[in-house]
Amino acid sequence: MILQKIADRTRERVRELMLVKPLEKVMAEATAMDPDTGYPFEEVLKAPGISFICEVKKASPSKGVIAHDFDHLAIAIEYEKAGATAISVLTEPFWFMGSDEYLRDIAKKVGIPVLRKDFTVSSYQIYEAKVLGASAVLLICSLLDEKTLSEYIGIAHSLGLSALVEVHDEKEVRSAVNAGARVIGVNNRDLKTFEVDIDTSVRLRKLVPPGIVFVSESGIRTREDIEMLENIGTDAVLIGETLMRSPDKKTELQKLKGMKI
Ligand SMILES: O=P(O)(O)OC[C@@H](O)[C@@H](O)c1c[nH]c2ccccc12
Repeated sequence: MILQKIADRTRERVRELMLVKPLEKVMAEATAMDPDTGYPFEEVLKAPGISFICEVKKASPSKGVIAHDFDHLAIAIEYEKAGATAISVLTEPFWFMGSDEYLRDIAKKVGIPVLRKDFTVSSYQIYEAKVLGASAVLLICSLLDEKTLSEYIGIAHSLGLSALVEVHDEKEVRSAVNAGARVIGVNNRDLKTFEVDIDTSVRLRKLVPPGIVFVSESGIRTREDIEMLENIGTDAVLIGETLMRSPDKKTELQKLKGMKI
């Protein structure tokens, strides 16, 4: 199964990183930074109207290379100028062709909050995200038992990072809520089969209590998709491919926002 393969390879990646920079060192660097951030990632998503988390993603396991012409910084700057609320940056190197450097560069350059999009399987990656300048980390429910999930959410919060807790079914919503998630993202793509179904967000929306920020992720392509999601009470959408494939990201984002152009 692809998700397990990616998770296993990520564990290996973390082991290799630890040889270069041990956990104690990355922890010390992260905890020396300001924890009193005001959680900008979740705060911006709470603003009235639907928010847009725009993703910087070169490739994916389901689609292969999406953007042959990939200038991570230019893309992030274009997103910000076009009115993105936050930016998601893939750092997984093998299937998504991401890089920690992309995250570091983008977080340094843009004024909006940046999410580290990776397969978090070790607390090491949360401290690392802080050091790289992220405002939030992704925690995928199906990779973490409830106890670990709750521990990782706690670590993120203690560093002033938000945690976007990703779910795909009823059981995972329950465990995200129990674990203390403040931001829940429904992935419309089944990471086991790659099938996309936006109705997953509709089905799971009712199970997420008010007060928790509700994000819909993946497979969002049209203004109609956004209007439907807004109508069911979605706080934010996370969009990758539709924007990454567009030669004019600014116009594409404005179209998705329903602006007259
Ligand atoms: O490119 P899309 O279909 O707009 O999807 C973006 C984002 O939701 C997707 O990249 C994603 C959602 N959850 C993930 C977990 C890991 C890697 C990637 C993802």
